[in-house]
Amino acid sequence: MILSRLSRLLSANDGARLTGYVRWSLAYCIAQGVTLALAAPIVGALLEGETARAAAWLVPLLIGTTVTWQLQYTSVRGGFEIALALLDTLRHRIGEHVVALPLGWFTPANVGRLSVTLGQGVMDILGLPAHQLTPLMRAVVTPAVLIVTLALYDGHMALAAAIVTPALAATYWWAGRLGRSVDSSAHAATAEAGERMVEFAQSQLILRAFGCGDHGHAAFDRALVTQNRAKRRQLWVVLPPLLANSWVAQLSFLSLMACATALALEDSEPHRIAMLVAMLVLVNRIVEPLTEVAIYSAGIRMASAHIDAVETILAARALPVPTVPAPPPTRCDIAFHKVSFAYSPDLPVLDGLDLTLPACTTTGLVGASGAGKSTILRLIARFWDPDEGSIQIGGVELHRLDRADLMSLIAPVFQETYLFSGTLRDNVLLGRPDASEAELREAAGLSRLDDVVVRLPAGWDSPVGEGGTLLSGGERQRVAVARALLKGAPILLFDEATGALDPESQAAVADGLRRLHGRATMLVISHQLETLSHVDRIAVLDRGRVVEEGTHDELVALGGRYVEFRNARAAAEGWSLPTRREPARNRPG
Ligand SMILES: Nc1ncnc2c1ncn2[C@@H]1O[C@H](COP(=O)(O)OP(=O)(O)OP(=O)(O)O)[C@@H](O)[C@H]1O
Repeated sequence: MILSRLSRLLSANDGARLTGYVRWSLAYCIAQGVTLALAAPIVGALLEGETARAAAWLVPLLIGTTVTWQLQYTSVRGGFEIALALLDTLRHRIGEHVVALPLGWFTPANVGRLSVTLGQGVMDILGLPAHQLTPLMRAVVTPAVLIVTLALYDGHMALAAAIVTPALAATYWWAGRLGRSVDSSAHAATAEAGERMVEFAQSQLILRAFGCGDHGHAAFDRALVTQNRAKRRQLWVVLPPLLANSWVAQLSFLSLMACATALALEDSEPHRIAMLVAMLVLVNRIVEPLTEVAIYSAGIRMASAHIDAVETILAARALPVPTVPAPPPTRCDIAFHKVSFAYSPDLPVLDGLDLTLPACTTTGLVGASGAGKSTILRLIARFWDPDEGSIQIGGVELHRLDRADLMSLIAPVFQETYLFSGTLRDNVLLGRPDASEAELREAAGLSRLDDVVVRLPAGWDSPVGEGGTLLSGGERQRVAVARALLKGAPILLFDEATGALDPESQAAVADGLRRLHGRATMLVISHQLETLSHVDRIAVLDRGRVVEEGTHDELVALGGRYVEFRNARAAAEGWSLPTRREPARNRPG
């Protein structure tokens, strides 16, 4: 049930507080029912002209009201405390779980769902104890207590009141069933619309450059239309059970009035009539809360759908963490032993790969596009675990290392450079916040970021913009390289880290990296083979395996895949676009 699901989201301590809150709420609802029931003898006594008796009943009414207030305060306070605990726990639990998930989990659909869950979802869930559960309990328990009280006065009246209970339960069940069927599609449509909106915003440059302005937003449009439809359906579908709930409540009023009239016709003695009128006062307090059941149940159903989403996120399998992590390795050689890996079972990327990167050497990795070079780099950073085989740093399996220890060993530069909104200095210092000014300048010199710093009016304090949009692609790459170098990690991983630089800057950065030779284990992925001519070893990747290994000269002498690859690159680089007068050179076909 909803309470046990809420309890599972909380810590053991807060789970016990939830049980306490529910008990206090129940006590409050019962106390309210009993206190309201005290109105009947007072009204009865007044109608019979027995004011002294009526006044005597005021004392228990006063006590009941005070107790109800106190219990209401305790229960509302308990509900808010649980809501605050949920606010704390949910975002932390989701956040901590998500950072441990493999990178493959971060599909646009999952990211969209995560954003809805962390925003609206968490607020709806904590709204349960803060605003929804107590009123729902009150709408059910208080009338139940009043029906029991009615039974003490008159069995017929109690029966007439209780008769609507199955109908009410049926409308509650009906509303839940209908609602659940539309809620999941509304949630999916909202996540999809969010995803398409981000895609639309990020792809503006491409859409406009290719003149897709008008129909480029078709996917976004469709997602919005689907979301609107789903939301409209969500509103319409719950309407009939809401109306049915209200009708059932009205019906109960009618049946109670009819029952009271029939009883009065049977026996019109003044004392009896006074009692019936007094009971009708209670009847009103039974019917009113019943009409609210469907309203609160809709809120609870929506929160329950968000709990589904939280449970799905928390059920995603995180990368296993060692219970007792191995001590960080003292050497930094990297060894892949018979490693196989696939993003999806039908598309293997690495197939029994063996590769060793000796400590403090530089290895170049080449291979056709899609051969799996970046995948090797990501496996070293443990974005995923291999399906088979082992990857070790200094003889220690990656999965036995504490995540923070592993991250302190490596400094990666990925193909997609992301900069955080802030200044150049902030972005480079991310590599090592406590770096000195001299170390910052050294990293800038090696990555040729110093050229950029000199050129920009505010120098190191120049803003880079959201995602680094105020810098050119080449400038962003220099920041990323400087950031990695500043970290001073013993393993440096470069994935096309200078691909956006002009040849002169590329050569300068390659020269800078050469100066680090012997100080770190480096893996350099590059399609510009000339940047690899001075590395210690080159590994050629083909069909998920290393097919050739050696120095540049050894591989050239071998005349195998490396040479084929180099010739293909050279041929591609020799292409030229045809001018009006001159036909294309070296064009395929
Ligand atoms: N996150 C992912 N999910 C599914 N498949 C992926 C993912 N990343 C890469 N792939 C696929 O895995 C294969 C290897 O990709 P990888 O990026 O490692 O190649 P690469 O050799 O680095 O290519 P390039 O030189 O073009 O950067 C490709 O077929 C690619 O489509």
